[in-house]
Amino acid sequence: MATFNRNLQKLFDVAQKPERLVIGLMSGTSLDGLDIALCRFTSSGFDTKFELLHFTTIPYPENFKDDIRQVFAKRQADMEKLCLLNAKVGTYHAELIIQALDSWRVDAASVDLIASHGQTVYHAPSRLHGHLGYPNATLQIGDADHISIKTGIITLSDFRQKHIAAGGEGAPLALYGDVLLGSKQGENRILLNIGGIANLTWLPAEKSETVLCTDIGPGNTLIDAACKKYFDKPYDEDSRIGFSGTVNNELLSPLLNHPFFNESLPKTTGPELFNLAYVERAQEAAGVQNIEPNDLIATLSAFTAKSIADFVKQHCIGDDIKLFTSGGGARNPHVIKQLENELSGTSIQSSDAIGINPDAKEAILFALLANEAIVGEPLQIGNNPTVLMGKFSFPA
Ligand SMILES: Nc1ncnc2c1ncn2[C@@H]1O[C@H](COP(=O)(O)OP(=O)(O)OP(=O)(O)O)[C@@H](O)[C@H]1O
Ligand SMILES: CC(=O)N[C@H]1[C@@H]2OC[C@@H](O2)[C@@H](O)[C@@H]1O[C@H](C)C(=O)O
Repeated sequence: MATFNRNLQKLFDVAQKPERLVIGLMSGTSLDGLDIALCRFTSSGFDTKFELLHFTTIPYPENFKDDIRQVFAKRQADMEKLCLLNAKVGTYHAELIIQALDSWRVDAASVDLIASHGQTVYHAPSRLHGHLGYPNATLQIGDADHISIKTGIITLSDFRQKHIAAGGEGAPLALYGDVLLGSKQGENRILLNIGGIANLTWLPAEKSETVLCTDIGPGNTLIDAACKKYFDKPYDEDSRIGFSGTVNNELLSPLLNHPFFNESLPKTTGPELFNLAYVERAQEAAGVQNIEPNDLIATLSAFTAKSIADFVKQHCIGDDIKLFTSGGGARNPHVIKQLENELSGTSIQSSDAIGINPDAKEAILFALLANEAIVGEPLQIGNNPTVLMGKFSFPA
């Protein structure tokens, strides 16, 4: 009888189990920390059932954030630093997983798979990079071999490359999780994630209508960057600064005036476009270089809310729309209040209301993608890439 390599045998066994324990990891554009979600899955595709067993966000120490910032979203960076960070992020994430498992008193041997997003350091859809002859591209670092060796758990990673290879921009992958876990026949739903970048999935009530999933523009990234620059704070906690300022409409106008907002859907973006240089150009165009920092934060929060609201009004057409928020930006009351003002006919609540922990949503997504990669079939959703994603790293 033919024998398998023991890792392939393990994978084969995991695929045949009635339920799987999968750790999903996400470390997004906000560089706030590593989200770790331990999920239990049964079945796959539209039959998927999932339960979030444990979740934590382990904040990154400042020196680790500063290290990543040396290459993050930079067109020019130190190649040695990038190379070292690829290994460093992988080993550090492994340590954080082991720490989380210890704190939950969960034995690593009981975990079937890890799904690691890695740290995005550069996102370059061809619309943004503009180099003829070069495809869409994106780069996530934190090599998963370090994770599988250190934890002893089979690890899937680098999910975005297959999406690009099959014609996508490598994001938003939320599409697949939102359709499987968030859609409800007969209900018009929007799943809005406000992370560093804001994205949403429009799930129309009727299955025959087109599902849409796209990045919208900045979520927290500009608010965070301005908080760091002017207040030496990582973010505008509970909107204390935003509420103390006044929205400057002269500045809001050029902020909203970028071709990205009119480009065809789906589209993706990142801090490569939406950064403080973008804000400074808008300040110059509006002649408000000397705006008070708290007014700037208020205006950047309005920018986030208005760009989301404008998108919803234009693209999500239906009755009794229910919008469910997730991501750290859902904790920014200034942004949410302005969104409620702009979208007065839409019910807005946390994704908790549909059984999805709003802080864990993206980590759950990657766990779900790993479950799909093992036992699912490629999902056809409109013209989106019909692929299973993730590369395999085996322990020794
Ligand atoms: N209490 C709060 N008040 C205001 N803003 C908050 C609060 N808590 C979190 N945030 C915002 O949420 C951000 C973190 O969001 P999140 O963890 O969803 O981002 P991310 O996963 O890095 O982003 P992305 O989805 O773009 O990859 C913080 O940087 C901050 O801007
Ligand atoms: C390249 C990249 O890391 N993109 C992230 C980022 O954070 C939010 C938005 O921009 C989204 O497109 C994506 O992440 C989520 C998890 C996604 O792919 O759905």
